[in-house]
Amino acid sequence: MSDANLDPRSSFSTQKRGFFASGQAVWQWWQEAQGAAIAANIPVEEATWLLQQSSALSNLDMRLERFKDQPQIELVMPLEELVQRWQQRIQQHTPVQYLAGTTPWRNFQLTVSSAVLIPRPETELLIDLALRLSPLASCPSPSHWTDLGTGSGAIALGLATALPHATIHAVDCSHEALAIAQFNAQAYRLTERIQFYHGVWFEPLAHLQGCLDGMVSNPPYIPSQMVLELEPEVTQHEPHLALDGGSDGLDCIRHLVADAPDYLRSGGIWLIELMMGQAASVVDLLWANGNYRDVQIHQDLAGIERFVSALRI
Ligand SMILES: C[S@@+](CC[C@H](N)C(=O)[O-])C[C@H]1O[C@@H](n2cnc3c(N)ncnc32)[C@H](O)[C@@H]1O
Repeated sequence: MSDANLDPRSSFSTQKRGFFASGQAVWQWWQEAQGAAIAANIPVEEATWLLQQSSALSNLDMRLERFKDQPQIELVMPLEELVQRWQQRIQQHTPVQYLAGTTPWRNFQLTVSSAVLIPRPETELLIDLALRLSPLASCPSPSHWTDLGTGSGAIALGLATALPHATIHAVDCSHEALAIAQFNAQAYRLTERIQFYHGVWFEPLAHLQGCLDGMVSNPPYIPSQMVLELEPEVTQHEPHLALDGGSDGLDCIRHLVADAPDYLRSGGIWLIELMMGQAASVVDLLWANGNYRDVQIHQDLAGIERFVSALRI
């Protein structure tokens, strides 16, 4: 996970706190943590970010290092625990977002655990694409959207906020992931707007056949062999269920192409994230299905073909 996914917004205010250490002790740990990061080839910003998530220290506090002289710094965990977690970052390659239990995503500060994929910055664009490409999104009447493979609930929360008249139906086959997604929906008071289902892709949504205005998904799309070859932060810590898309990476996407026409209403949008090199194959799958029009490829901010959309005929 790169430091591009880190944002200084702190979850300090929402967490249990009441642990104290001297400014000198905290500063000392921070210096050592940065040194260890450099030696282990880990972005030093991650040590700063973890400290900011665990305290009320601002960017300016960190830059001026003025907290060094404070008699007490309030933390969300004992300093010894922070030390231990940083060791996990260095020695076991545990992503810093799991160590902090939180990650920023769009305008949310989401709770995450090793039961869910850490939502990536590029996935944020799915919400903007849904709004821009859906001919139904601007209708002020009640609508139904689904986030298939909701994980932490990131896309569901994003859609619920962007589409004030919509009910979002969020599905995942992992009970642990759904618990995190529900926790995040509660934190943002969105439980009235998002319904959660345990199950396999469209299977729990039989009551919505022909009714969906949109399907948005970031399914597992990495070829099985490649999952094992990714950086240890991903392959050793993120759930393989969230990553592994079968031998060519397209197993889940084939399901979504085949089943969505039964659930989307005419003009309903089909929109997914995928990895570099998959877009052309997914476009072929959509045209071959015969139930889609306006099939399009979209790039992420790095210019990579990252998303495919279509409309139900
Ligand atoms: C790539 S993650 C995406 C998580 C989240 N939507 C995000 O963008 O950060 C894929 C998610 O799909 C779920 N998943 C995998 N296979 C599934 C299936 N057959 N049915 C439903 N969900 C599935 C995983 O548990 C995981 O949460």
